Amino acid sequence: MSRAGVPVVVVAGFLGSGKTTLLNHLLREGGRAGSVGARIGVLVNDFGAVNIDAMLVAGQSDGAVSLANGCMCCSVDRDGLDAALSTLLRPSARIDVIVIEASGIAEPRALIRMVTGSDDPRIRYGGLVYVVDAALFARTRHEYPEIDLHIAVADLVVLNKIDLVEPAALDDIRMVLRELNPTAAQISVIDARVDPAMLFDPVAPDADAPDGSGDDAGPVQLTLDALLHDAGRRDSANQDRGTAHEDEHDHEDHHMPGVHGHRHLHDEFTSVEFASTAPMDPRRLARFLERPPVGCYRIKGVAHFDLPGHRQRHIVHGVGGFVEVRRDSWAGQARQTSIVAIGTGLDRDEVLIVLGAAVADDATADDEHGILHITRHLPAR
Ligand SMILES: Nc1nc2c(ncn2[C@@H]2O[C@H](COP(=O)(O)OP(=O)(O)OP(=O)(O)O)[C@@H](O)[C@H]2O)c(=O)[nH]1
Repeated sequence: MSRAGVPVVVVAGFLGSGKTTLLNHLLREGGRAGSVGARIGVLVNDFGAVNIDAMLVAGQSDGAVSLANGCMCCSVDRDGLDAALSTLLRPSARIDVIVIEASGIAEPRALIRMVTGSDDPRIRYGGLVYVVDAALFARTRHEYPEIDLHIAVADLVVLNKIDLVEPAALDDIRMVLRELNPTAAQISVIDARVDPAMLFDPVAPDADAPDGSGDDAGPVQLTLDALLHDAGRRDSANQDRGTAHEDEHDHEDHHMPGVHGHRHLHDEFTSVEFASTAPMDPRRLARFLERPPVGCYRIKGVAHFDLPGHRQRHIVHGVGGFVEVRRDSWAGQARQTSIVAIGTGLDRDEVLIVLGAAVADDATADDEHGILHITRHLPAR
């Protein structure tokens, strides 16, 4: 790979941590005057068969490619990735940087290898950004200790959702993150508001980009060489410490016939997709978000309600018990509800029955306060 190629930055992080929020922030900020002025190509990979993230990534119609249906690190081979990257690299798209948003259960090391293993000389690896949900950090680590190793290979750790956590608890989280990854830059943010210049060089004719080495002196520009060096070093450090990561999935093995893969986050997770062109009943949909079926960790999607004053596109999120709803315009898209539920041991029939029962009926129009159950989840921040 040439140092002069288009950098490919991988954004990873557990389910619901804020990756799409970060991507949207970069798309909004990255190309703004006075900002890095970069034209960003995005490659979005969702775990479910319906690529909700692609729907939620703002604008840039020539610069987005989605790889739906399965976690990219196992369902997309290098040829598939090269083909997707090629689409973004066509000269007419004039892309300065490519950001890959991985699914919330992808193996970051596998993604790194996919990008560094690409034969396309037009790209170079631009580093791994790992987004951490501050509110659910302890719980996620407890249930999925493998995320420690994900954090360990990051170049930039984005501690997101700090509005949901007390300052003292935040200090503890930062300390744990520092122990897990002593060399990565670490920043704490709300709504994934990261300065795009931390992820990629400003686009300027005389840009004299610093070649930061990822030390802990503060946030630095990501570099390929430092990352590859560090990733190897951190892996061996973890082996030396005899940590609980022995069963970390080895992606190369996973793809080799006859070689058994190890535990991998997405071996445990399943997704259920629901779609309907009929409007939804807000009270019943809210109940589904607030009290999701057993095993359901993540719900996301778009919903439509046929109620006066509420016909916008409603973007619904559930992450480990937190619910949020945002609204925007359908922007010419057909009104359709598309919801994905992701979890472990999910009962597919139960999810579909509950959501099927949340389709609007005669009672919906008479339930004048029903929509409040949705609008109360609009963010105050
Ligand atoms: N309170 C709070 N909520 C946030 C913050 N950042 C993101 N969220 C919300 O967290 C939810 C999940 O955010 P996403 O950006 O979709 O997360 P994701 O990592 O892309 O999710 P997956 O792709 O499903 O893994 C949404 O409701 C966001 O609005 C934050 O800083 N504070």
